[in-house]
Amino acid sequence: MSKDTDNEAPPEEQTSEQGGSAFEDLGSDVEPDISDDEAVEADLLGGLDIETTEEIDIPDRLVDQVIGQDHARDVVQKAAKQRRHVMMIGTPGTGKSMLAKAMSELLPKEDLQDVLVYHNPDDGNEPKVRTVPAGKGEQIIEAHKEEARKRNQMRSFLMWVIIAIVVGYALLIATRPLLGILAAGVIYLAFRYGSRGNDAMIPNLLVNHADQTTAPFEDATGAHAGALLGDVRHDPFQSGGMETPSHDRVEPGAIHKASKGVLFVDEINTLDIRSQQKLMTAIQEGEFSITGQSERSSGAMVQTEPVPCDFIMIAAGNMDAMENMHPALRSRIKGYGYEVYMDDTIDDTPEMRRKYTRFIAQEVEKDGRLPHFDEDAVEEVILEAQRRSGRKDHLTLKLRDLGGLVRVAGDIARAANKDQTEREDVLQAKRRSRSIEQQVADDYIERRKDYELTVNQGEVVGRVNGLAVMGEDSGIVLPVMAEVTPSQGPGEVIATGQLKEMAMEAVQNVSAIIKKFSDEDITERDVHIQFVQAGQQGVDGDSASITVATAVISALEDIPVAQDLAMTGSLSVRGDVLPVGGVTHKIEAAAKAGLDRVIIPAANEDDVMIEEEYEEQIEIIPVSHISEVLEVALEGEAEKDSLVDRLKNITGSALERQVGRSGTGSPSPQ
Ligand SMILES: Nc1ncnc2c1ncn2[C@@H]1O[C@H](COP(=O)(O)OP(=O)(O)OP(=O)(O)O)[C@@H](O)[C@H]1O
Repeated sequence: MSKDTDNEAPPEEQTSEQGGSAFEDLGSDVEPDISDDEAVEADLLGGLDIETTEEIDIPDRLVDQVIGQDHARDVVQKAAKQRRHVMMIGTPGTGKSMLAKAMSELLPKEDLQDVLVYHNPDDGNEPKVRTVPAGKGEQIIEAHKEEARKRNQMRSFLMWVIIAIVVGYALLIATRPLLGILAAGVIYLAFRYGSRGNDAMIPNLLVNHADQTTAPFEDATGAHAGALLGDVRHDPFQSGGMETPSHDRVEPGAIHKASKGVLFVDEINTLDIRSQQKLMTAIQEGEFSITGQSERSSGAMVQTEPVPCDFIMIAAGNMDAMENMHPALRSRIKGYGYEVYMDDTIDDTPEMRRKYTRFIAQEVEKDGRLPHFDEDAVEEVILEAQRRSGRKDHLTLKLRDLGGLVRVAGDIARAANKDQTEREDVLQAKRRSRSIEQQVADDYIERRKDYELTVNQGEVVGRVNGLAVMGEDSGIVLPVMAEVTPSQGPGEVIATGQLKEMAMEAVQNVSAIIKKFSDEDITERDVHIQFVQAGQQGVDGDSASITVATAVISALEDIPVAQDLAMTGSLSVRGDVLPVGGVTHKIEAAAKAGLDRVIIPAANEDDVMIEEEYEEQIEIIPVSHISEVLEVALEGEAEKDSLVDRLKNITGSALERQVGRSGTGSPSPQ
């Protein structure tokens, strides 16, 4: 363990550098032949020689099952030792809650305590709180129950003796009404207090850690105040001997159940501000009294003595969560803990591929019903991991989604009574497990076809087939149209189609280029730009800026644009075409819409990982400068050539720089 935390490189990485021992965690039977480096490099399983994933050993500790996220893993191991809080920010499904659970396994279980709540004879509304070592709580309750049972037996015995004497005496001196009433009173009292007796005063075992095999892990994501901080139930019979004593109505919160363990709160910003404030107090004090959360309930009268809540908090979420969380809580975590950003992708190395193979084995074992994957099926999943990363030589770390694919493929194989999951099952699963966005995007493409809205041939002035991403994993063709009209006052750029802030900025940048190059005096013209049928989601990002520029230039110069072409790319104010996100999905969308060619930024060339079926269908044209875009997109040779020359001259220095750098744009993808 010390090796894990003291060294930068995690254990698996260290062993890999020493040679074949990197495979130890994958089981001794599956040692690959790593003498041939090239073969290992080319192999999708990283050199593993297995028939099915069943041959792969899965590490016992959850922390060793985590794929990638080396930094977060290191932090979790360190934080577990030092008892520090951790904030994990990143995309859903990359292993945040898995790491939080893994951390609870690393904490000592010897420190665990049970918490008991007792009736307070001096003040019924302030129950007493006592802690005992884990497992002792149950014994204490048992002892109390046993004592109460004995007392009850004795009391019942005495009660029946008294009843017998009184009834006997009453019968003896016969029909005296006063004695009859007395006998009835004694019987009533005996039943009323005799049977309940001290049962009600048995302590309440609030937190029971008797059966914990590890330190506790409590997921308080989306918890309301009572579930998070504890509550006191309402008592409908608040007096008259029918009431439940207050200590028995106390309920623990996740903060109490997580004491000496891990409290995990995803989407921390969705907790209301008062709960966040109270959470902060709990962190500071290490104990927190329980009171009724509803002001109108009798529980609100009750407040226990402080209950221990000495937990480690793992707060998780995306960037928004961090920005919107209570500043004091954030600074508390920052000051007394670690902040980690989760990776979305990881380098595609043979070692990682072997770990992804193990990931499949892990998911199959976790599910418990799926047939293991054969070699071809594993290859197909790893190919999909490459594709989903959206980056050359990377694998996606959105492993919950990839796990979903594994489960659907396994289910398909199981439904067909197969012993192993095969490549065909994975391919079928890929077709079936389309995200909502993919389904909407496909539906959108179909509808556009119905109405013949997708123009994929011929030439049109001021119309360009742009490309956009919906959600994370689906592209759509989004045409942009431009029109230039005489202006009544100073010329304006008017854009419609629910543009969001970044897209609006992109339009402004494009107009800077147009102003610079155009002979026309556009200060006296209005430029109208329409994102046709942008839909509910609107347009964000600036990846449509080369599309906008082309549409406007075409409209301004009255030169038609080829419609068998789609394009995506961001544009600098000097005309450089800069990289964008989601190129693979965008190209696939263009192919699905029946387009023949697609322009992409040269800097994105390596990120393209389109499905084989589309490779034949579409020509990919990488570009680095707007002049290259126009050269490809515009029709009408003479006008086009003079225009492109003009543009090259004006932004020539930028172009030379680009060519000198062999076509890479800005380092930061948009
Ligand atoms: N890095 C990883 N290594 C191995 N398995 C992973 C990893 N990330 C995710 N998984 C798989 O996906 C499942 C869900 O991941 P997890 O709940 O930890 O994601 P998360 O980041 O907490 O997402 P969310 O924020 O939506 O809760 C895990 O139970 C595990 O099966």
